[in-house]
Amino acid sequence: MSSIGFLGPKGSFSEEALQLFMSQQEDWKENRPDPIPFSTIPKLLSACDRHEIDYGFVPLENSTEGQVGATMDTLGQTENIYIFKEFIHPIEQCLLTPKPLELSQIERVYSHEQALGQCRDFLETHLPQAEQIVSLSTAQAAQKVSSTQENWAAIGTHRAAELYSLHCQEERIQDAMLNATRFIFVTHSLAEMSPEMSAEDKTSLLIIAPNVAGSLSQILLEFATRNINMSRIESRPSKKKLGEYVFFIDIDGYVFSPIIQEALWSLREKNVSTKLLGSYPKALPPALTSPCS
Ligand SMILES: O=C(O)C(=O)Cc1ccccc1
Repeated sequence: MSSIGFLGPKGSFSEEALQLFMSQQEDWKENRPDPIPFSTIPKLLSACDRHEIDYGFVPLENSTEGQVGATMDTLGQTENIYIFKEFIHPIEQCLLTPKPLELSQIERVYSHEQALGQCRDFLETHLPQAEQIVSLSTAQAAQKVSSTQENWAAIGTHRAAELYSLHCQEERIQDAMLNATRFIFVTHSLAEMSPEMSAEDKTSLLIIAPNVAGSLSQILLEFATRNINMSRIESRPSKKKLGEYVFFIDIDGYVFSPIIQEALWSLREKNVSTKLLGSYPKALPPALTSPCS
């Protein structure tokens, strides 16, 4: 049986999204991969890079809180990880407590940094007295809070409340009602990449722009002059030197299309280092049903 890593333990948003993603994969109707929980995203992606698991499923960005740095940095550092699908999942945050409490009684709130960020206004307004403590995942936060009778809370999924016998004190506490996370499905083999274009593909690239005047605009011109739409550009520190960055770029189109190949050749000729992160069908917009309703 094949295996797929997710940020655990059970009851995380990653697990919630993964279950939905797997149920929609026609190829897996008979034989689903075995979901394996990991405590951190770098551990998960490195295990996939070393072929210890077949696939990985990790959050990449959120509509409110932005990039998931751990995913982007590890994609940049691993050698054999390719994105071959993306999945957009709506996120509804719940405030979970070991027992019913007044909000003013809550002394600490545990959660993943993404979840704390997505609920920043709620926390400032309704829990100004509570200390915020970052956990490895929302489900790990729920586990922590369930092991105590203290006046502590976790922010996480509805399912975590059921799994860890917590009380769902407040629902939909995220600041933006339309709060969605883009997850990516990765593997360690380029061979998994579809040999054909789908109706609408995108290509993700990591680009190291030389630190000289105009270098980024020269790179972007290679796409613009060929009418290739760029749907996303993010930078991350190179981790080698202060002020040095790598760029994560998404462009519309399939990597083996002549026009994209031409742009990539042109970048190579200009000594711009590019790494292919994947070329895959664009995700459909998220389903309108919510896990909390
Ligand atoms: O901590 C989790 O539950 C995760 O899966 C990471 C995360 C946190 C918040 C929104 C989406 C993913």
